Amino acid sequence: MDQNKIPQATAKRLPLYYRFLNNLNQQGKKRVSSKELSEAVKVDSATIRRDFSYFGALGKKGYGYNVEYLLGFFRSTLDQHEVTEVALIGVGNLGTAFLHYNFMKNNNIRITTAFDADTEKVGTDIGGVPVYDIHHLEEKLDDIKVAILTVPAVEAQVITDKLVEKGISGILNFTPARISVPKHIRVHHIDLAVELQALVYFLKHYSLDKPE
Ligand SMILES: NC(=O)c1ccc[n+]([C@@H]2O[C@H](COP(=O)([O-])OP(=O)(O)OC[C@H]3O[C@@H](n4cnc5c(N)ncnc54)[C@H](O)[C@@H]3O)[C@@H](O)[C@H]2O)c1
Repeated sequence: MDQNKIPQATAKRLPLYYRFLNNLNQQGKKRVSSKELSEAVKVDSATIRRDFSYFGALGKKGYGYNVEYLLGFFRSTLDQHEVTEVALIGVGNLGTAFLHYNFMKNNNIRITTAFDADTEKVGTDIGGVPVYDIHHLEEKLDDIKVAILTVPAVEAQVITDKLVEKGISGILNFTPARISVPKHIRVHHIDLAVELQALVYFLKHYSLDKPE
């Protein structure tokens, strides 16, 4: 199907569905109801039914969805057949934790190259990933199209400009800096302070019902 027709909000939930269905498949489960899915991924079942209708998976009442069919669809939609290589810029507290985290366990995304400005870190290998000098970004980035930014905020824009020049397509920005990029480049911004603030606000103002 034409992936451009899937709404962005639906597309964002696909990795969530994928991870859960992959676990079910590994347990040998053949079918899953939208209620089960809803409880596991914390998305309401009406939204799940609407999401799934975009890719032609129409669950029958009382029968559920075919796990294998959905997984096959997600694999091709999320490019799970091929490994996506990612570069990480800034091997500090946060960057080091990401290098040690094995993204491949759940999906085919792998950090293959890291960069830092600190000569103590350059030339080392962290979690199996080589750390290169940021001054060698141009040569070492190769064809990598996705970068994670974990440098100090003041460095974020300069590095972003270099990544853009080198042809990056997407940046996952963990710095608090609001970086500017040309329109064709996608930036996803993860601000833990904002997320935490939102959680505390929701806890205060939108309390969830306790089970009986
Ligand atoms: N640590 C956290 O829990 C956390 C949480 C949320 C957001 N952040 C943000 O993530 C970013 C990184 O945080 P951290 O705690 O890992 O910081 P850190 O100081 O431990 O690490 C920053 C790393 O970037 C490197 N660096 C500095 N200038 C560089 C350059 N020009 N090119 C390449 N590398 C360069 C440093 O040598 C260092 O290794 C910050 O912007 C921070 O605000 C951190």
